Amino acid sequence: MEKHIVLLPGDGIGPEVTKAAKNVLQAIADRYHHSFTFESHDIGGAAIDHHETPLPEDTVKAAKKADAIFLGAVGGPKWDQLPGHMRPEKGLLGIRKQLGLFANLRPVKAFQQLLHASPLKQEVVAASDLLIVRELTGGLYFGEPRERRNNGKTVVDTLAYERSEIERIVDQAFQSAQVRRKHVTSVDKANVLESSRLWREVVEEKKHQYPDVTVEHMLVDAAAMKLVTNPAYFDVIVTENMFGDILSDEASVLTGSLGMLPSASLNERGVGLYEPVHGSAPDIAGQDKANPLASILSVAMMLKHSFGMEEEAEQLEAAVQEVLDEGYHTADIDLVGGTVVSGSELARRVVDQISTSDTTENIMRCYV
Ligand SMILES: NC(=O)c1ccc[n+]([C@@H]2O[C@H](COP(=O)([O-])OP(=O)(O)OC[C@H]3O[C@@H](n4cnc5c(N)ncnc54)[C@H](O)[C@@H]3O)[C@@H](O)[C@H]2O)c1
Ligand SMILES: CC(C)[C@H](C(=O)O)[C@@H](O)C(=O)O
Ligand SMILES: [Mg+2]
Repeated sequence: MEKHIVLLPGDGIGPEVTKAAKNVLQAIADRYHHSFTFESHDIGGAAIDHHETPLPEDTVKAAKKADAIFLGAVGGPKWDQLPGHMRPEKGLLGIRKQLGLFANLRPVKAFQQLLHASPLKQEVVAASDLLIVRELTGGLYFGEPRERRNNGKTVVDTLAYERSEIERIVDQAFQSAQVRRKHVTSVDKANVLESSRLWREVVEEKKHQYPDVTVEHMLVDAAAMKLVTNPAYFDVIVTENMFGDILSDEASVLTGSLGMLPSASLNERGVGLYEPVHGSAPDIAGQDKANPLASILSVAMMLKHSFGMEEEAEQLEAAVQEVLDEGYHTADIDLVGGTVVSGSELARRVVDQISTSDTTENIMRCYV
């Protein structure tokens, strides 16, 4: 199969983890006789430095033509003082909006080898296997007006949703649940927010189309607590943009590190942008310490969701499993024992594993 992939490395550790993702994609192409071509474009701070905008038109054009997009991370202290519309993060928000990437899938499942790496009790972590379906192109992130008034003494952000925007993300959640354990928890703040009350109404209506799936509503504050006390309770969580952002970083604690959490952002045509959930990690950028596994597992999601390459995705996940089983990990993983290696070495080991392993046995993970 021939596939064209646009790479958006971005800032901080973004280029480091993008390199890992590309090397892994190339290893998959070599092993399975696919032809993957790559094209890199600027986004975020790198784009501000080179083109004076966080999202150059060329980047959007290339992304629109790609079979899939991989994004590293954007942002960093260098650009923190810029006005809102010129910040690196605006590039990421802009590409999500322009490509209509409304469905952000963030699977959370700990690898056996890393159960001790979480500060949570091993038995709490072991049974967890959940998917956060985060709405990505609406809510507080995009609502208008957003401005300072009254000589800067008043500020307004707006949480706005069209009913149709809620309907499509709720449909996505039900459909994701149908191929998992068939339970949806819709997370909102309906005791306070009008937008959450409409969200609940939509979920109540939609549930009749999915009689095989059970559904419940949970307030976001209680959900945040339950996520770390009883994560096994959850199958699919569906929630609005900002709640999903916060809950997913919290959920990463189950996996041992934010550096383990992959994501896929899909639009109505099924085009996908794949990115680790973490940011540009300025504190470790340029030191080859970044954990590449969130990015590598995002590649597995790309293979599955954008290219329909189930076997290749499983092979890749098995390679990650194998490298972890051999005890290798980066320094963000807090484990007694094992061997701490650099980000590039960990990625190289995954690549070697893909190239040399001759079995897909023991594949136990499935990101949907
Ligand atoms: N998708 C994105 O591009 C994205 C996501 C989140 C934050 N950001 C941006 O990143 C910048 C830094 O934000 P932050 O520090 O709050 O969040 P962050 O996710 O960059 O880092 C939080 C902590 O996790 C660690 N970490 C993150 N990814 C890691 C990895 N792969 N390996 C090892 N350790 C890792 C960092 O070292 C840091 O201690 C900000 O400018 C923010 O806007 C971008
Ligand atoms: C960088 C920021 C705009 C982004 C978000 O909030 O969506 C990030 O935190 C994420 O989770 O992808
Ligand atoms: Mg985030």
